[in-house]
Amino acid sequence: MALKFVCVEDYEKHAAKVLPSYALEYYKSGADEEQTLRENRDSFKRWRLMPRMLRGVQNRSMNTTALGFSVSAPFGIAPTAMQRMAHPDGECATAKAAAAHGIVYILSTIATSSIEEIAAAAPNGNNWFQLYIYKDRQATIDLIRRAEKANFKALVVTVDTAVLGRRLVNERHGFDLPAHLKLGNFNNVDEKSDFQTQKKEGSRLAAYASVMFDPSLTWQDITWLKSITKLPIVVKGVLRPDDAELAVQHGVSAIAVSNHGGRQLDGVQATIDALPAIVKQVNGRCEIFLDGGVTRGTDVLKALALGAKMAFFGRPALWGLAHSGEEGVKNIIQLLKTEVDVAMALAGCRSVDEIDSSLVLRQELHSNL
Ligand SMILES: Cc1cc2nc3c(=O)[nH]c(=O)nc-3n(C[C@H](O)[C@H](O)[C@H](O)COP(=O)(O)O)c2cc1C
Ligand SMILES: CCCCCCC(=O)C(=O)O
Repeated sequence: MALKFVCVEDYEKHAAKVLPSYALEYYKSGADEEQTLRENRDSFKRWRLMPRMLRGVQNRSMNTTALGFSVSAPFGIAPTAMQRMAHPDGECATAKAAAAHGIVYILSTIATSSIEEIAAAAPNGNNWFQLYIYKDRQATIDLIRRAEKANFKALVVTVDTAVLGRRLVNERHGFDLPAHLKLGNFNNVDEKSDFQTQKKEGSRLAAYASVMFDPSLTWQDITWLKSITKLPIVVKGVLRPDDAELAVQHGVSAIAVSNHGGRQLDGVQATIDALPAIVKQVNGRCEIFLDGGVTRGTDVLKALALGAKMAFFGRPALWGLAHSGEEGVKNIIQLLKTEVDVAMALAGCRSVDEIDSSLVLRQELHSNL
């Protein structure tokens, strides 16, 4: 009898069997000892739910908005690089699945499909573009102009990647993009800066990042970005309330509380634990998103209860892609929608507005009762 896939972990286990080892290692890995990678998931379990009963939950809706755009669920797909290693249709399949479901899709700068291919594959999608700011500012501006022209609705600027975190397995085995794939957004880069021409030993990713990404970035660069585009700006990778304050002062539309899926600075807090202090500091002045370790409907419920407007997931979409491309990603989205719906019903919430902080309690408090 064919195995039924009933939760994200089932897709994850399947991906571990079917993906080539270079792709699985790249997708799965975290930095250094992978402490933060584990914590992202484990910490969700340390927040306990406090459901309300007898709330007449026969009619429920998880519709909400993100940056003012209507979405069919309070979750979306975080940017992950090089999706064609998981399936030949790569990012186009993921974007189509997100559009079919009416949720946000964020395209990585380091995608194996171009901005224009995404616009063609999912013209009605709520597509956002994740931006790495390059040392070459003209190359950065060109990416932004292409995203604007292709009707992308927001820029998600990643600020936690001054240098690439050390993913030890990629360094040991020498991660490389397979020869038949290219970085979709850089057809015209000069030879020196092309991904394929970086040194072959160790991880080519780290070599590419150190040649191309700009470690001299400061908050001034957010001011610069705001001066050259009208797209809403989301700053991705904030973990401290004082940085959240700076983000607000620099006029961002949203803050994504993220530790890059545990792939950058190992040992940082799980995102669900970093969230409450940032929500308190921001006090409604911009939207707050969270990613890292989201694999369950109850994770989404907890993130919203602690003040996130939206939760995002990265790896689960890759596991769906590895299973069956667009269909697999659609399955993952549907699974999470079902889980969020069940979690809302059982917690006594008819709409996302009814998800509040009284629904969650830290494990320590719970066990002291
Ligand atoms: C394989 C992989 C590639 C990623 N590539 C990018 C990227 O290109 N840009 C970026 O801002 N974040 C990138 N991220 C981080 C994700 O956007 C997100 O923060 C993280 O995956 C969330 O954790 P989760 O995978 O546990 O859901 C990547 C993550 C993974 C796992
Ligand atoms: C190609 C160099 C940088 C890789 C960026 C992708 C990414 O963010 C990741 O986590 O991997």
